[in-house]
Amino acid sequence: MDVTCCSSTSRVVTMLPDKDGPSALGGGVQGDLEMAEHPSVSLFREYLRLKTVHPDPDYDAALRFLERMAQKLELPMKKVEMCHGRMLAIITWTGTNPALKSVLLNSHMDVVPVFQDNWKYDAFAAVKDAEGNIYGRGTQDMKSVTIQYIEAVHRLKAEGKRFPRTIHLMFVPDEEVGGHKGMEMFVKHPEFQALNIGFALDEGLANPREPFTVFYGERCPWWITVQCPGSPGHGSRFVENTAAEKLHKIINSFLDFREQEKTRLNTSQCLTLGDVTTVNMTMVKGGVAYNVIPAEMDVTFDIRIPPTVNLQEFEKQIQRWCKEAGEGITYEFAQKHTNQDMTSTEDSDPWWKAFSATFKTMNISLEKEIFPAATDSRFIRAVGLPAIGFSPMNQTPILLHDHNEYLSEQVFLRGIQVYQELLPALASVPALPGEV
Ligand SMILES: CSCC[C@H](NC(C)=O)C(=O)O
Ligand SMILES: [Zn+2]
Ligand SMILES: [Zn+2]
Repeated sequence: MDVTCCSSTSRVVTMLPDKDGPSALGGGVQGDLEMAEHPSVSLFREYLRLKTVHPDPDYDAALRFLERMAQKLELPMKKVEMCHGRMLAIITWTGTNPALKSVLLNSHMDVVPVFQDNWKYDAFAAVKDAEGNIYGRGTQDMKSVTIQYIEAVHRLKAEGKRFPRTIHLMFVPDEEVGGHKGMEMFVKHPEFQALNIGFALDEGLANPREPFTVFYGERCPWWITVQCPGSPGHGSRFVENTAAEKLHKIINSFLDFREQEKTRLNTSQCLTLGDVTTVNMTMVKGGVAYNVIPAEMDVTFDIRIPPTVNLQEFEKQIQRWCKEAGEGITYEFAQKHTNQDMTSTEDSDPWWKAFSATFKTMNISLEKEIFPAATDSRFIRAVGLPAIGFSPMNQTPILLHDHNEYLSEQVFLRGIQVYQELLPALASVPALPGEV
């Protein structure tokens, strides 16, 4: 089946479960100690060893692994090629009433690069230490969640459970580089519409304390470069109207605002990072020689804006800063997300009611926050669907993108149990108004 998407051609391949294929959990031969470990942990460690790391992620290896998972689950897997080399996969567990809207369990296959010299162990060896902490890129972000989804579905199926709503497990590429050839493109694809999604789960963050954190919205990423032109001249003179003087004013305006927001966060008991605007100067460009005053200097900022901030007003503020800094200053965006939709966490919302009730029953407390960075949830919310960011990792330091990223095997295994309770609740949400 060929489907045209945007400017590229997307290929859709449906793979039926191979009953004769390997059905064991896999994980390969490991040491004596590891042979005794929980098979779900071995599977997690096996997935961590696949080098789906940027800038050249081995997506083929991940897709082969996921095909094996589909066989193990005895569920069909569909692959959709968004553009050359960028395939996503969907494993579907059809509900008893497929006309109802489905539940999406999303995870990304890619991981960010490592600075290996700063790691205790090989970041792709999935070493488990004596305390049961598993080290590796993707332990928190977000290969743990991928395996937890798979293992929870496996256990529910093994118990003979069926639920009214269909559950889709989706595995996407390129989240770590902005999602352009992954989720951003896929939400506009007819195959996405065909999934008939009603509610989505995607990644969250660890919580160093006992509660779990859930994210119902995200800050908008704005990546802006401000271009400051100026008069060139000899480096020995007091040339008027230089690019550097304008750059200086721009930097001061942006960083003064950064300071105000930092103070607002640090002096409030109730605000979290997701509730304030962060501004970070990430690049500066300009100059050709020690003694030549350049005709232009550029500065780049990574700005993250909470969904409660008026974006038009915020951009007007940027324009004022540019005007105040001098003549001819322009700016351009490399990233300017403007959708500020938040997912309902009202008790009257049937999805949230099912989600939160599960945690009440398990006696687990939740902390609701705005996600400080950007995930694929922003694309899902932008097409009008509710999405909650949730990675079941409590009592765990936040180490995504950091050196020595790790997750304890106990926390990982508890996360599977959480999904074993959560998925039945979500996939059994009673028919909503307008549903069959
Ligand atoms: C804006 S696209 C980049 C996405 C990346 N996400 C994470 C979770 O680090 C970020 O927020 O920088
Ligand atoms: Zn992630
Ligand atoms: Zn990440």
